[in-house]
Amino acid sequence: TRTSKPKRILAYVEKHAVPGDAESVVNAIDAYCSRVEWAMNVGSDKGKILDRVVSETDPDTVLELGTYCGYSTVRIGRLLRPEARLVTIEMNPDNAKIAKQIIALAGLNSKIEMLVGSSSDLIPQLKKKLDMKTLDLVFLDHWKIFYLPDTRCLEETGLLHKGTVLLADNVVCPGTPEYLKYIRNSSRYRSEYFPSRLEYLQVEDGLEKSVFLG
Ligand SMILES: O=C(NC/C=C/[C@H]1OC[C@H](O)[C@@H]1O)c1cc([N+](=O)[O-])cc(O)c1O
Ligand SMILES: [Mg+2]
Repeated sequence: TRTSKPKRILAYVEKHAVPGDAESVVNAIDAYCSRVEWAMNVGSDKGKILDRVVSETDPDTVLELGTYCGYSTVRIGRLLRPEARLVTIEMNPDNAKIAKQIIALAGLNSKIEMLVGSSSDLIPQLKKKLDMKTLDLVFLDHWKIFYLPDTRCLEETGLLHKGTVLLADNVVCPGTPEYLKYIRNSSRYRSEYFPSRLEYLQVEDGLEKSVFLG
């Protein structure tokens, strides 16, 4: 069958990355997407900000919304302690299949669990399904219109604790106006904007870090 962009990314990673070396998987995807074809990975500029927030938070439990090919899943997973857990939710089964292989190649299966389905369906199940007490870090990178409803759902299902960090990609491009308006005006969060560039391009974009205050 015809290839897809995620399949071409996987093929490049299989050829150029070192199995078990998560860093080489990240670098291979960046090399492919900067030289051959653009893809909506968070990329290396915003990725360095993501790295810093993950390291400073040093989370035991992480939720990622929007796996795509698993670039940020691997980028986050490579920084987690062995006993930490990352759950990533992807609604597109074809992308999930590719991401699973990329995560396995990075040697991160023991820390990462992928759920295939819609975030609004799966978030309410997280508490019992994965015995998730609460989340230390949430990385929002799925459909931009879902950032706000999913954040409200995380609040209502008791998955956030005092100090939980929400990190949102693309708050400038493609933009998440409703989410930004809510989170920046809510007394329940302390937010900070990290300016950067859209992946592999010279367009302005950035990450919004919001700490839940309980
Ligand atoms: O739509 C974006 N992300 C959401 C993708 C959502 C779904 O599309 C494919 C995958 O199944 C995922 O669940 C996006 C778009 C751009 N962009 O420049 O268009 C840049 C980014 O970093 C993005 O995360
Ligand atoms: Mg993104």
